[in-house]
Amino acid sequence: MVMAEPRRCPIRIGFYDVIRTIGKGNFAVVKLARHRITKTEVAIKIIEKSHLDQSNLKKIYREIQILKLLRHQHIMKLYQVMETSTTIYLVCEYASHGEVFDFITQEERLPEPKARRMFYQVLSAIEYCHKNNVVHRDLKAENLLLDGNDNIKLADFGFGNFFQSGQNLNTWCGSPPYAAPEVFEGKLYEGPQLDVWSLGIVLYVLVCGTFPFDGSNLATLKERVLAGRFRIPYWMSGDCENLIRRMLVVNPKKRLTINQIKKHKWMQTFAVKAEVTMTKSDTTHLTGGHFPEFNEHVLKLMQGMGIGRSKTLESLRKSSYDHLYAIYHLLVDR
Ligand SMILES: CC1(C)C(=O)N([C@H]2C=Cc3c(O)cccc32)c2nc(Nc3ccccc3)ncc21
Repeated sequence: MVMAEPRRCPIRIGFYDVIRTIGKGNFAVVKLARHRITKTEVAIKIIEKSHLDQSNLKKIYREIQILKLLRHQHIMKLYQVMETSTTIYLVCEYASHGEVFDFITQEERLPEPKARRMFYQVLSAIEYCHKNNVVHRDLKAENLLLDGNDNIKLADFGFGNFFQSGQNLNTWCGSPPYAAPEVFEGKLYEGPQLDVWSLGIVLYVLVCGTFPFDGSNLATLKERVLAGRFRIPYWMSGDCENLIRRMLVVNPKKRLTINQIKKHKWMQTFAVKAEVTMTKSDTTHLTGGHFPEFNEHVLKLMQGMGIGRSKTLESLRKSSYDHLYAIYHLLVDR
């Protein structure tokens, strides 16, 4: 039997050379890949449509719609969408330091200043979502990723949805240790308070390394969540305890709002403000007082590669998420 030739040409998806698999979900595989022209690393979520029923397919298209709407330094960026009759490819930024969850299990728990920096980044991402009428509904340490500078990248809007204040949602979402009492009770809820409860769980997990509510089975967990009682370790600061207690309130109407959390004493330190980073693409380059719509330097670079300026501008203006759109934004963010 002739030995198979070692694969000479790497597996390619569009202009991307696949490097390795970094994650497997129930209907998606995520691959680390590198753009052949810009050499930038990306994470490509590959979804086989044939494995999905109608409702899950709808969730994927809703996730894409949400990712196209949101542009924030602590929310996972979408660069390109490719679709064939069988498969959808979502080209996203690659968070090279992985899950916060793994980070915490390695460190056991975070000192409060470190937890504050991360929590503030998650908070600014969620505040931005709510301002765009989007609720995440699946906030958990596993969905908080870290880039190469340990900055938060909020991922996985699979349970995300649009909300109108006053209009209620009631789908069961998220994972049990992070789920709010009103979700366990199957009550109608308004989106934002649901994310605030999960933020309270996330803050507790960052500082303690364990869950406030746990249980060997769902019934015990539900009982404890509805009772709203949890232990505070002796070494937690009074301010941190106070903030957590005012987020993990059983009655959603009595829970702190995002704005009140931002103003809470525990959140007020100078270091926190300095920490919220602005990525390059967010700071427009001042040129003679007017703010150019697009980055002139990158447009020139692309022209140098033989990519027509008018074609690029058309793709950017239409937010087409095609190859030209991806090359521009990959170069801007590099
Ligand atoms: C496209 C996107 C957003 C995505 O879907 N995933 C998957 C894949 C693994 C995984 C997870 O373990 C937790 C959440 C999301 C995911 C991504 N993972 C990363 N980095 C990473 C790096 C080392 C370990 C885990 C994640 N960057 C971007 C993404």
